[in-house]
Amino acid sequence: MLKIAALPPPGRHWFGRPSYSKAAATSKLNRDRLKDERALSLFKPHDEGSNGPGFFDAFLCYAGALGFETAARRGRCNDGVGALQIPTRRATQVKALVKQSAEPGLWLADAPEPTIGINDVLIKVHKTGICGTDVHIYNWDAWAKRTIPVPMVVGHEFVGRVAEVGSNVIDFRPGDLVSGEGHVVCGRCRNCMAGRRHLCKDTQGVGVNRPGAFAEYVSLPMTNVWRHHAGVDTDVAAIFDPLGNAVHTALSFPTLGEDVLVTGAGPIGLMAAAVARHAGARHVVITDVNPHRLELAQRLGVTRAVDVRKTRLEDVQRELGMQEGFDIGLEMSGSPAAFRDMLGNMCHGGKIAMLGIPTEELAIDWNLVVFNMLTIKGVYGREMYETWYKMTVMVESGLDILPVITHRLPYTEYEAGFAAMRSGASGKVVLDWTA
Ligand SMILES: NC(=O)C1=CN([C@@H]2O[C@H](COP(=O)(O)OP(=O)(O)OC[C@H]3O[C@@H](n4cnc5c(N)ncnc54)[C@H](O)[C@@H]3O)[C@@H](O)[C@H]2O)C=CC1
Ligand SMILES: CC(=O)[C@H](N)C(=O)O
Ligand SMILES: [Zn+2]
Repeated sequence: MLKIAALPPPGRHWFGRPSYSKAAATSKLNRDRLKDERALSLFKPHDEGSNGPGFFDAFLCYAGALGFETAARRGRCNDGVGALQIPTRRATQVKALVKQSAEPGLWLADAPEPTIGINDVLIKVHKTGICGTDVHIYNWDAWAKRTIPVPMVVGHEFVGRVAEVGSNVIDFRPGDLVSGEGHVVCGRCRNCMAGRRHLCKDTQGVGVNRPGAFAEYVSLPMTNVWRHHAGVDTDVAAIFDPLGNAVHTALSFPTLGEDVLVTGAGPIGLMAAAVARHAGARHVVITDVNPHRLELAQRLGVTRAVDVRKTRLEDVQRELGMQEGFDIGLEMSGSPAAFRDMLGNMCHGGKIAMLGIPTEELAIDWNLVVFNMLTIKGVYGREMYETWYKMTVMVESGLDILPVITHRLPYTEYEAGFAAMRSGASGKVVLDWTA
């Protein structure tokens, strides 16, 4: 049995062991050996500048090595995935949607099959969702120009099955149905070290800063892989990433018995409204300026879907018998006008979670914030992995977001999918990569 000398000091990082063959790793004998080797690997210094775990992850790996396997086996041992890319498959080409040159458009091209390191998981992609972020990349707007390196395989919303795992991965098996957290965190900053990984200061985005999921295969660190529960609808599983944006925002403040205002009935606003309803809100009022999206909102069962070009929120409050304003605001449009509208319709002490990304600087009347004692919380991504847990159990307990998906297309028809997204006459667009 392995003897452990000492727990490594905080701030030191660790390096994984070299690869075993997959066949070897499957025998019990070798699995035990692998476990011991993994524990040993904790005591090797990590390469400078590579993507190692923080003290917290090292502790979990250490606990796993000692036999307290539960946390470690949940896939939190992230020792060096970014730095150590040991190819374990024969390099071939895969079909992928690529930002090939610095101009509007995306190109269906052959890209190198992703390689996996010892802590990575190779996933055969089955379905993907098109995100507003992908549309920004397609359009090659100012944000995309300053953010996306070219060439880049894009996309971050997906579901697929595990094809292959690195030799250090014991929590996932080929065939598992999985999605992936699109934020790959550093594991070393203050927040990562404290377990608050969604607050990482050095987050890398899948399909933004590193190769994405609009491809036949995608490779991710095992710490970014989420296994779905049996029976999940794969269309829903394909959009867990934006559902996670909605859940993270909608559950930022308790909604039970509260009146909730959602500004922006895009796919994420629609899902947030459904989540607020599922989590026990009294009234859920959603606003937009797009009749198609307001109609989708009605189908999802909101209390009122309001076209703010025609109806004032003050009048809606009166019709609903509300006395003092909305208790919770979920900003999902990025529109300055919508945000100002929200600020003017909150109750004293109201709480706002803001996901929408304004495209320009946005001036507000701060008197409303100060004298009405409002709380405004910025929201980015999903909490790792509380949001993923909450999504899973809410879907299991009847949260239905399927009406948000309006288009299902084979990946070869991606141009039609992006056109639908850009037209505004769509909810979520899902591309099928198995066709
Ligand atoms: N913070 C984060 O982690 C993330 C933020 N986002 C942002 O969240 C927002 C929502 O995402 P999606 O639903 O995909 O965006 P979307 O662009 O499809 O939806 C925004 C909706 O707001 C509506 N809108 C425009 N002006 C309005 C107004 N005055 N009042 C009410 N509604 C108005 C639009 O018609 C549209 O339906 C976007 O700003 C997006 O960039 C998206 C993903 C992650
Ligand atoms: C910004 C995005 O598009 C993405 N959904 C995320 O949560 O980071
Ligand atoms: Zn997205």
